[in-house]
Amino acid sequence: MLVRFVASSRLPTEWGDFLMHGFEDPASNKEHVVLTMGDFDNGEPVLSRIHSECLTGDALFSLRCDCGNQLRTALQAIAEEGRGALFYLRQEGRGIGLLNKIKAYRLQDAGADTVEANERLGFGADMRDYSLLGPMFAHLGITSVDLMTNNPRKVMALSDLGIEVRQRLPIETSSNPHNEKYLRTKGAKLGHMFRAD
Ligand SMILES: Nc1nc2c(ncn2[C@@H]2O[C@H](COP(=O)(O)OP(=O)(O)OP(=O)(O)O)[C@@H](O)[C@H]2O)c(=O)[nH]1
Ligand SMILES: [Zn+2]
Repeated sequence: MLVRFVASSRLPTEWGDFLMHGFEDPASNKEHVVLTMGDFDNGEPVLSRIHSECLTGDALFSLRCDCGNQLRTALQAIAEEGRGALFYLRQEGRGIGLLNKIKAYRLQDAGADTVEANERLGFGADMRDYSLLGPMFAHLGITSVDLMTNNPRKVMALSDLGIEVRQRLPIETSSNPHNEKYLRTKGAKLGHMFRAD
């Protein structure tokens, strides 16, 4: 069964007023949200961010990753533009879930990198599936985007869904002593691009 739209409401934030659209995903039993600002009727590319849930970084102020910063940066950029969409996908831990991410962090505390830790737990390096986005884009009437990401897999996934990515906009990453290795591994093993190209 496909992802299905359920309801929308206003969501005021410190950067401005968004609309929040809720979707249910019967295949995974997850609930996803999209925050939008502005009108998409004219078909112009929509400034967009596909954000994967990170409870520790988005809500608990963790310095182990850069997710919280990227979330804030993306919402601020959309508000400044007055038009855009932030897809908040419940793909915690690159799709392995929160408790498995804690197990992966424990292995990283003992020296593994983020990819090795996933593999030792019997998972692929990145278990995310972006096909759920198709019905969400269709519901919102978005066919073309300027995508804020450093992850080439997201660009490919949208192209596969028939969404035009007019340009990839690199998204700020904030390095600190706790996430340096994590950022290095993303560049070396997961293909993340940390400069515009
Ligand atoms: N399994 C696992 N997941 C992690 C780890 N650190 C962060 N995550 C998850 O990774 C996801 C974010 O993915 P990232 O690789 O940081 O970035 P991205 O979304 O692929 O790419 P950008 O669009 O450039 O941010 C979130 O779901 C986090 O919960 C880790 O050490 N292990
Ligand atoms: Zn994170």
